[in-house]
Amino acid sequence: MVDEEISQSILVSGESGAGKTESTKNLMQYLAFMGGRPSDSSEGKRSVEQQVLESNPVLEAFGNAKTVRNNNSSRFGKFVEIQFNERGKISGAAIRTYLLERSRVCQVSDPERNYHCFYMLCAAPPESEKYKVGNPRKFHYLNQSNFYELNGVDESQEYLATKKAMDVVGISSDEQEAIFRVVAAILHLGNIEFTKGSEPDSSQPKDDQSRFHLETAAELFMCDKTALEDSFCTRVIVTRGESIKKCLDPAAAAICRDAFAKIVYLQLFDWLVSKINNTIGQDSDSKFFIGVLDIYGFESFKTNRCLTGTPLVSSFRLGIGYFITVALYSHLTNRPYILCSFEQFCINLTNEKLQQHFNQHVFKMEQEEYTKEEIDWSYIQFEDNQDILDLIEKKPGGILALLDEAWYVYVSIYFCLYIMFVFLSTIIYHIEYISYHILCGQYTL
Ligand SMILES: Nc1ncnc2c1ncn2[C@@H]1O[C@H](COP(=O)(O)OP(=O)(O)OP(=O)(O)O)[C@@H](O)[C@H]1O
Repeated sequence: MVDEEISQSILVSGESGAGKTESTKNLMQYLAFMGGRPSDSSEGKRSVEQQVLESNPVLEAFGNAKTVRNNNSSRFGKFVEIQFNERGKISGAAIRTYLLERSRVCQVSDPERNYHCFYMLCAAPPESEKYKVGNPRKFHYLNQSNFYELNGVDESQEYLATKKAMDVVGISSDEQEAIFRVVAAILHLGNIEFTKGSEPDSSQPKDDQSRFHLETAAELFMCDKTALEDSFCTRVIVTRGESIKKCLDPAAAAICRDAFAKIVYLQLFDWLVSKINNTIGQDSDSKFFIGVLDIYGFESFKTNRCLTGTPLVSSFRLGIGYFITVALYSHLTNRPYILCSFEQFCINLTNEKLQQHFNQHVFKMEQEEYTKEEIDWSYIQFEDNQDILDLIEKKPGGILALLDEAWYVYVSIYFCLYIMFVFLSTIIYHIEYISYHILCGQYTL
């Protein structure tokens, strides 16, 4: 990089649990050793590279979870850009994260777990008592799976380690308190159940337990309880000049609650990343950088099983479409898959695309160049995955295009039914209207 004055990037790719995150940490330690400067211990300030390394436990607490393959699986993509000055010394860094798997906040399949931070907080008195959490088995967002403890991991110690790492990356104790308040509030949100309200198609908290969790969540979010309840049980439609409040039935209110929990968690995670970036500091004058991309790993299993559990695929349309997708993908690649979510399917697709990029640059283009220059070269055999990408992505005919088409068909059928309904109700209304007037003697046949 210094000799050629060109920035470089390293892509760390592989199956889930293969060791990408651990390798990334080793890589960064190496870069810190090569390009680091001694920290300014007189001021107690930590160097950029130390801060980047020490931000890992924070990101892992909020972005990692136990999966079938890995007890500490990263559920987000991470690109760390380490910036260097012209002398090859580290001058700044930036961490960018991609697509945190937010469905996990509300939906966990056995034997996986939700994000580590939830279990840490439950095991951390006195905070657990203060925030009215404690036994993870009591919370809907955690008890959908029977897996609570990780072998050899003391969650209360992990909680302390995460707080210590937060200190290092410049998150104040007030901010730490606010972060864990939000984490606890999300757990309470999950326990709010809804039942039919007094008006038709309306909803309200089911019982005293649900009202308790609603009140606690509002207290922790520091917001008005009624406003929070309204945000789940009603929908505001804004038209020109006025806004209309529409009630939601219990099922729709539960979907609203989950959507709220997911978006709050995502905002919290993004806030953490931006806070870490602010503390580390970027160097706008840096000459070049080395980027390290730690992508989420693909999953490949012996037995194929398809759980259409996420809200996206729980609809009939995508449920069927998704099942066909998995079956075809598995058949074509001759790799049996367990895909527990639509998100994991997208992760696998991303990995296939990266593999194709690698094939393209390392095998295809390089070997074409050798052939063109007539260099004596023994051809390297490699497995081209273009057919897999075509199967999924090709337009028209690819699986994603078929899913889109299915969606249009679904919307069109829905629209036609709606028009027919409006048409029929208008006719019925007119028949009733005319009959009424005939009966009243205002019309003669
Ligand atoms: N170099 C290593 N030294 C020690 N342990 C390792 C090493 N590489 C991997 N491991 C072990 O394997 C586990 C999984 O590794 P890691 O989290 O890096 O996988 P990953 O490829 O990033 O997985 P995912 O894609 O699911 O995030 C680690 O928790 C650790 O126990």
